[in-house]
Amino acid sequence: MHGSTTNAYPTWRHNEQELHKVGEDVLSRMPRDCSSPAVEVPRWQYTLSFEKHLVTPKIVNTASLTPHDVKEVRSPGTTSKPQLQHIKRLNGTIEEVKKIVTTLNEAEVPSEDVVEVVVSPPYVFLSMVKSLLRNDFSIAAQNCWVRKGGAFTGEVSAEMLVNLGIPWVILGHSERRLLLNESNEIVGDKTAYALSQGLKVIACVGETFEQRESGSTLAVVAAQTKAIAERLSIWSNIVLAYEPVWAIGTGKVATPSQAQDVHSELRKWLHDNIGAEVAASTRIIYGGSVNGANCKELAAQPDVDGFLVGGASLKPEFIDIIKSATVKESA
Ligand SMILES: O=C[C@H](O)COP(=O)(O)O
Repeated sequence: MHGSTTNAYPTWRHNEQELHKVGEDVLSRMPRDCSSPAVEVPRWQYTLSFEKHLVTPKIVNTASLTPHDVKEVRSPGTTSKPQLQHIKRLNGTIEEVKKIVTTLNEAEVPSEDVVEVVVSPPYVFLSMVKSLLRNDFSIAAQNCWVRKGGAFTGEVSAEMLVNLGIPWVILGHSERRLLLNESNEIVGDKTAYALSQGLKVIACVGETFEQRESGSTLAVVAAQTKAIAERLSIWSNIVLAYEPVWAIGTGKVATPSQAQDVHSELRKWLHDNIGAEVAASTRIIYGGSVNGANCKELAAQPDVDGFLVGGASLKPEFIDIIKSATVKESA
C-alpha cells in the first residue's frame, strides 16, 4: 500500500546503496511536528509501565526500572476480555525487575476474562520477565524495527520478538515520536509490519499541550490514527492508546470528561472510516498520570477500555488500577 516505499527496507543481506536508500527514506519521512495515531484489541486492557523501577514495555532509562504504566481498557459492547498491560521504560536493575515481577505475581486481581494485564519491560529484561511472570499476565516490547530485520545495528525486529515468544509490542509512544522523530507514517509502517509478523500492537496517539491549546487535539489524533488505519486490513490485534503528551509523567491527568471526549471521537472516527464492528470491538485505552486515586472515575467512562500506566505501575496502587477494570461491571 506504500508503493515505492514498501520494499525500501532491505533484509539481512543488502549493499551500501540499499542502506543509503533506506536511510534517505526514513529521513525523508521524519516529522517536523508530532502528530500521530494508534490501534486496537479486546475490551478491557491494562498496561503497566515500569518506568523507573520495573522491567517491561518501554525502554526508558537504564539505571532504574520504574513501573511506569498500568492500563485498563474496556471497549463497550465487545466480547473480548479486558487487557491489562504493564509497561516499563528504560530504567531498572535485575533486582528491581524481579521485585516488581514478584509483586505482580502475588497480586490478587480480577480474572483474565475481566482484565488483560500486559507487562512491558525494556528489551534486555523481556526474557527474564517472561520466565518469571505469572501465566495469566502477558508481555509487550516497547518498540520494534519498522521492517524485516537485517543489518540495522541496535534495532530489534518484530521477528525477534516473535521468536522470543513476546506477543505484544507498543508502538508510537510519544517519547519515540518526539525524541526519536518517529512520524505518523513510520508508526503506521511499524504497526502494519508488526501485525504481519503475528504480534499484537498497542498503538499510541496523543496531542501535545500546544496542540490541545490550539484546538487541534482531534485533528492530531485522527491524523495519527489514519496513518495507521490506512496500512491495515485487520483490526483484531490492535489496541489504541490515547496518551495526551501533556499528561504523561506530569501528574496532570486528563479529566474523565477530557479522556471520554477524545476516546469517543476516536471510536467515531473508526466507525466512520473503518466500520461499525471495528469501532465497537477496538479497545481504546488511556495513558497519562493514571493512579490509584483517579483510575476508577476514568475507568467508568463509557469509551475508556483500559489504561497504559507508567509511574503508578511501580507502586502498590497499580493493583488498584488493575482492579478498576471491574468498575463498569458493578455500575
Ligand atoms: O507509558 C506510559 C505512559 O506514557 C503513561 O505514563 P505515566 O503513567 O507515568 O504518566
